[in-house]
Amino acid sequence: MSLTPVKISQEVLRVGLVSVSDRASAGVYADQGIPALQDWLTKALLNPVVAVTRLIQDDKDTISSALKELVDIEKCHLVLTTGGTGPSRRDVTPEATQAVATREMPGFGEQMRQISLQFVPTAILSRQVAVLREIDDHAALIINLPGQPKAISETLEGLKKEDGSSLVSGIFAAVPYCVELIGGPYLETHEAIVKSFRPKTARRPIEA
Ligand SMILES: Nc1ncnc2c1ncn2[C@@H]1O[C@H](COP(=O)(O)OP(=O)(O)OP(=O)(O)O)[C@@H](O)[C@H]1O
Ligand SMILES: Nc1nc2c(c(=O)[nH]1)N[C@H]1C(S)=C(S)[C@@H](COP(=O)(O)O)O[C@H]1N2
Repeated sequence: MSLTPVKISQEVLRVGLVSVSDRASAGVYADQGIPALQDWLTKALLNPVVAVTRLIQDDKDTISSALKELVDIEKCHLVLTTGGTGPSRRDVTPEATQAVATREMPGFGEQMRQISLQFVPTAILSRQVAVLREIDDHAALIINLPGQPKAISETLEGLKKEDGSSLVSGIFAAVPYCVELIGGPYLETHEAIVKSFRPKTARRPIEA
């Protein structure tokens, strides 16, 4: 049986981008989290992206409400948070994320800490998690990223050698297949930024 060729990259990704920062949300400094997330996704994805953004304070209920709204009402397939993953009292993003989770995806947190250790020894201070939120007719992957704006590309993209080949694989390599498995769009990436992986049986033929 031959698969029907599909036009690549036309399925729309609805993505929620949440910057969790007391100071950026209060206007003490300009938020760099959402722009960094948007820039990276624009660079990395071949699909059209619709982004729904939230800039909020480090408050557990506020974060959980934003996540629920982005998944249940805005129907995002993927939600990326940045900030509030450390050990300070006000860092509660992982707890707020777990509060809306139906299942945990521990591999993402493990891999992000491994990647980040290549950049900073304090990577082990990040308690970042990834979870699924599954409701009746929809599901989303929610991933916590650290608050340092540079941590966004570091963890999503990983670390490359001078010749451009991968030294440590970024976590986004596994995101397209995960999003597909939970019922979201078929995502494709620019291989020079991050090479996404899916088993051969799950790959779609490229249109000639
Ligand atoms: N949204 C942001 N925009 C710009 N820089 C940020 C942002 N969030 C964090 N940073 C920078 O990264 C550092 C670590 O992020 P973290 O999430 O721990 O913030 P924080 O120190 O708790 O402060 P705040 O919540 O007020 O941003 C911050 O101290 C700040 O220098
Ligand atoms: N890739 C990457 N990961 C990183 C960092 C970074 O600069 N780059 N900063 C670390 C630091 S200093 C802390 S305290 C933790 C938690 O950061 P957060 O509270 O901003 O989420 O993330 C860590 N992970």
